[in-house]
Amino acid sequence: MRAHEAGALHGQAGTRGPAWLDQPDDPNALVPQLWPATVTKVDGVLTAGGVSVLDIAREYGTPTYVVDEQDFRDRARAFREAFVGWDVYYAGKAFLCTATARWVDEEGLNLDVCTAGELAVALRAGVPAKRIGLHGNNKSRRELVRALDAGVGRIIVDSHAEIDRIVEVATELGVTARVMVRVTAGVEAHTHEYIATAHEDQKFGLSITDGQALDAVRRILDEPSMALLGVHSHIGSQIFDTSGFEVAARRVVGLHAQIIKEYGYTPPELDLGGGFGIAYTTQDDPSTPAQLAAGMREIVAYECGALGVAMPRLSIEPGRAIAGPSTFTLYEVGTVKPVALDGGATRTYVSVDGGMSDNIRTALYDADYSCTLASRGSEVEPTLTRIVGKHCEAGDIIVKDEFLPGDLAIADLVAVPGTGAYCRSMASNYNHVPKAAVVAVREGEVRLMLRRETEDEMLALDVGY
Ligand SMILES: Cc1ncc(COP(=O)(O)O)c(C=O)c1O
Ligand SMILES: N[C@@H](CCCC[NH3+])C(=O)O
Repeated sequence: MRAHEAGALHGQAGTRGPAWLDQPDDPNALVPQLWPATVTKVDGVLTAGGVSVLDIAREYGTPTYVVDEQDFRDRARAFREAFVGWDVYYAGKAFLCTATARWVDEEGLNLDVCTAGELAVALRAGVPAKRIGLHGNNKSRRELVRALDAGVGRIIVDSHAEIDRIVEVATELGVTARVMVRVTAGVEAHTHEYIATAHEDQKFGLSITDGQALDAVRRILDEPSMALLGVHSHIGSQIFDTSGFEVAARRVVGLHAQIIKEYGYTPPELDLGGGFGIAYTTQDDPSTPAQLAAGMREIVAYECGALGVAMPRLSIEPGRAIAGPSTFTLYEVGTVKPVALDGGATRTYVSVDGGMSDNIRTALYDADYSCTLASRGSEVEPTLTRIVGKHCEAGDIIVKDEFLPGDLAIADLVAVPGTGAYCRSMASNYNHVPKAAVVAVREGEVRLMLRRETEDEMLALDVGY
């Protein structure tokens, strides 16, 4: 368990926060492991890729997601290099636009998409269809037609109904569908219950335990319009305890060997999914790609050896670990409100110009984030602060607890790191708030990746009645 999961509160001078959150000696200082590689403070002002956040806010407004392109590319490359000989699929659901699709392609990664929309982005970015994998527990016929017509390299089958659908579409198109079977490895991954996917009682995959996975394999092997690449396991997301990956790897290698023994067919591939955790606060201590690779290699090699089968071609699908740490969200402060708590403590509520529409993770998963005053330095004593959004919802919290300078004021900029994954990609228009812009910074230049949505664009959907 990570320390902050204990969730205890403790008293500070006039404030109250979780036990794990220490009052920093210098609230202006950045905790390096929480920030993209090129982020630093220059005279108190946050800069990324050599660009000041003051310039970004002036030119692009707030809230804006700021992506450190070099950091993103370096993380992608680190996975490719650590998992040399394996295929690394970037899980586009973390954050996909044509720029990130192009970056991962240029860095030698493949791409995992899970809807026709994500597929459209990947194809528009020029990612070769052969290097795209299609996921999803309810792929529509239309999505399958698009994927098979485009010639995607693999489709990860999630149900028996989907096998029927693929057979129909592949037969009509006269193509062979290259498929993997998503299996439920029966692992209780240590993460939030909403993002654990390998225990039996959830919607993804076919169970190894009750034999459905093996039945699906049998059906696929009997189907002339399908080619079985292998089995696929993804145990969940934001996972630190590598034992979950190890147990899952053991079980899927076991199934792989069973397919060889029972059906006399050797699947050429095996996918162990993504889910590698990142640091959102000082309490998180993620493994490096090299550590993950070493552990996973060892376990797969050992299991294959023990079962007397050759190592298949292996693949993984990291999303968050590539996109998450590369990005921070820049907000402008609109109101500052001290709120008295029971027992005489106070908490300062700072409202910013975004919220759960650009980062739903705190509300959805009770996620923890950190932040910093980005537009200036301050010598004022830090105070326990909660960063909240502008939505009509008491749970519209972005950062539950952080020590920020006590003189934080209207028009200051604050930056929240670790927002590159599952923030813009899960953004909504709640309260008719337009979706925020995304910019890339690199070597002193800012490039717009996704422009800010406009009110007119939102209103264009409202065709009247
Ligand atoms: C099938 C599959 N692969 C890969 C991922 C990527 O997970 P993460 O972003 O945690 O690496 C997900 C999301 O959980 C997923 O569902
Ligand atoms: N969206 C989740 C993770 C689910 C990943 C997709 N299967 C998050 O923000 O942590």
